[in-house]
Amino acid sequence: MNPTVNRQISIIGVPLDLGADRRGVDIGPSAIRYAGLRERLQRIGYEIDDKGDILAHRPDSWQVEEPALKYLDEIERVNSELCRIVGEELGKDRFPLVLGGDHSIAIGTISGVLQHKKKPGVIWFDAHGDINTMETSPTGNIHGMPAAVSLGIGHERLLAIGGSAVRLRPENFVMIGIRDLDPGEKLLLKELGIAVYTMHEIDILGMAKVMQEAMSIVTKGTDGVHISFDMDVVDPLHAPGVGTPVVGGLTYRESHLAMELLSAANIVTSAEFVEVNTVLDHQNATAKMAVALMGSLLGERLK
Ligand SMILES: NC(=[NH2+])NCCC[C@H](N)C(=O)O
Ligand SMILES: [Mn+2]
Ligand SMILES: [Mn+2]
Repeated sequence: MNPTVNRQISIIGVPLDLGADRRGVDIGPSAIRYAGLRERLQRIGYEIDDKGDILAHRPDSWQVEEPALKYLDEIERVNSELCRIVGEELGKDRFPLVLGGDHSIAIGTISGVLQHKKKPGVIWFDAHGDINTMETSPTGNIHGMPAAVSLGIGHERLLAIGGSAVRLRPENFVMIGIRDLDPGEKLLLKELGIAVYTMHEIDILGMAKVMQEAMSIVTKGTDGVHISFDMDVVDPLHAPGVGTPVVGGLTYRESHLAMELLSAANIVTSAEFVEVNTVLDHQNATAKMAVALMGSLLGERLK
């Protein structure tokens, strides 16, 4: 293990599925723990504090009051709590490792990061852009909006989480593995000038080169790097247990290579792995894949 990497990890489970508006990712944190996360990280040499789960209250019926911004109340509450805990753990100089849950939890994780870091960089691994607003979203599902919120664009109640006026800077934000963008997302990404490495760029440049460029973007003038990893960035062949699978994703080795290069660069200060859907999974394969990726990100070596 790289000796300068923070040896203390705080695991935070967020079994929230309201942002995806379908069941299954609520069991994600359990599935990831069951796949041997703690033992795996201890073997690398980390001291682990598992903070347990931030529980979400399920509505009595899945009847939606605000169809353009589904389950806003509860998603706001859970993310505020997550923000507080991530901020607290970073304040203790620990590494927050957040387990989803749907990707709306990135709103809480990143606003928590922003309690401590003024200029963090973020690498967003995803098949999707998750940069919709309630105006551009085709679904009203908040898990399609967290990147926009983190950059300061979206509903005022989501923007108010963490009470921080500090936002991510688009010039330190990178997306990798993208292959399914809604029309409004394409416009906004262009407008903000965000570096987007779609599968096309990965095919042409290769993952090593993509990571080299991405890492230079997220370290330029920043005081930390957060990894937001949506398991649907990986090809459904290796990660079938996700709610919104898209063919043509990262191979097993491309995903691991990205994590290994991040580990070698020793720049990552927090991470989240989201969208493991156990109902759709095959024998917990996607949770196992998530744990293996966390191992590579946090210092496991092939030799
Ligand atoms: N975190 C995710 N899996 N997001 C999928 C988003 C899909 C679609 N773009 C939407 O806004 O609804
Ligand atoms: Mn996705
Ligand atoms: Mn996502």
